[in-house]
Amino acid sequence: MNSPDPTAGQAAAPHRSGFACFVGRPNAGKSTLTNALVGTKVAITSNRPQTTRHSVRGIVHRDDAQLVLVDTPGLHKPRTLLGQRLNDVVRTTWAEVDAIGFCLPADQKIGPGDRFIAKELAQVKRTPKVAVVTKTDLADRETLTEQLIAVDQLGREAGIEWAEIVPVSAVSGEQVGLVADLLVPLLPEGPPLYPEGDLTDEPEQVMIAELIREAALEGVRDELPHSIAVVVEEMLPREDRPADRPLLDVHAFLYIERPSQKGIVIGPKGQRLKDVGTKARRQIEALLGTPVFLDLHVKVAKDWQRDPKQLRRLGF
Ligand SMILES: Nc1nc2c(ncn2[C@@H]2O[C@H](COP(=O)(O)OP(=O)(O)OP(=O)(O)O)[C@@H](O)[C@H]2O)c(=O)[nH]1
Repeated sequence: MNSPDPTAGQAAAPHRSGFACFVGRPNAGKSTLTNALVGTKVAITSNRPQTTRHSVRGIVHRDDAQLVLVDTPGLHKPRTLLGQRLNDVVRTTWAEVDAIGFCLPADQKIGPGDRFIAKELAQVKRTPKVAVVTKTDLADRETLTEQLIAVDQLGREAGIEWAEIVPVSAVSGEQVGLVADLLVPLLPEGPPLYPEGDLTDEPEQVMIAELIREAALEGVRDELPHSIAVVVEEMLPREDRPADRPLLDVHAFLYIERPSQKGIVIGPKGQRLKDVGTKARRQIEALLGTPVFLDLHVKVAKDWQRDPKQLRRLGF
């Protein structure tokens, strides 16, 4: 492969395909980086931690490779059964993927949360790990340099040999392509796993439920940190509509833990729930490209975070 003509070398490069996931503490920028790589909004982002509950996949299609990104929930110290189950999902994902990107924000010092994840990561020996220093647009040169050194040091302390350390800004787009370039060689040789044009295989219902949950949490996160779950029960095209004016009926339940939380979610005279519905509906319409009637009901699922039966019903 020592051809003097670089294009000849490229043409001979084998096609690669496989899976990678981004890990990191809540708010580290995993979802935003996934979106930037895939080039469309597939995962739900917010400026508050732990919004990503489901493994949302984004697919990067290139001529030489197909990179399937699995976006896992943030690993955290389990306090409830839900927390425990989420951590199990994360560990299983780590062992199954071909590469892991550990996201560490450039503008925040490495803390106990990062060390906790690093320690856990070190135990997944087989999977190559790339340290991704995110949000570089928020750090000056000096801070960034210090962070790169600290990340190198973190690897040594935890017993991880970084395959690469790469700084990136998903917001400015700087080095986003390089992140893909560094992940691709870690994938096995093989044909594309998904048809070209597929961006995600997340079922639409799960994405819609996440959009509703995000809208419902807006502004009340401090009062209802992890107490809201959304299940889309049914999605049906409205009958008797002219072909050029379709309408999709979406019926969803918003579960809370305690009756006392009902008032917070619904708001005075139901105004809050109405606003949540309007906001979520607009986003669902944008996602599906069709007008939507959103029928949203609030239900109490007592202590659902601790009850295995409820958890299964809600898809965990
Ligand atoms: N300035 C800047 N902000 C970023 C960048 N990447 C992410 N953010 C912001 O950081 C916040 C968290 O980003 P997410 O992508 O939701 O983080 P996450 O790691 O997926 O978070 P969880 O879902 O809670 O685990 C959001 O407000 C993003 O807009 C970046 O490159 N630059």
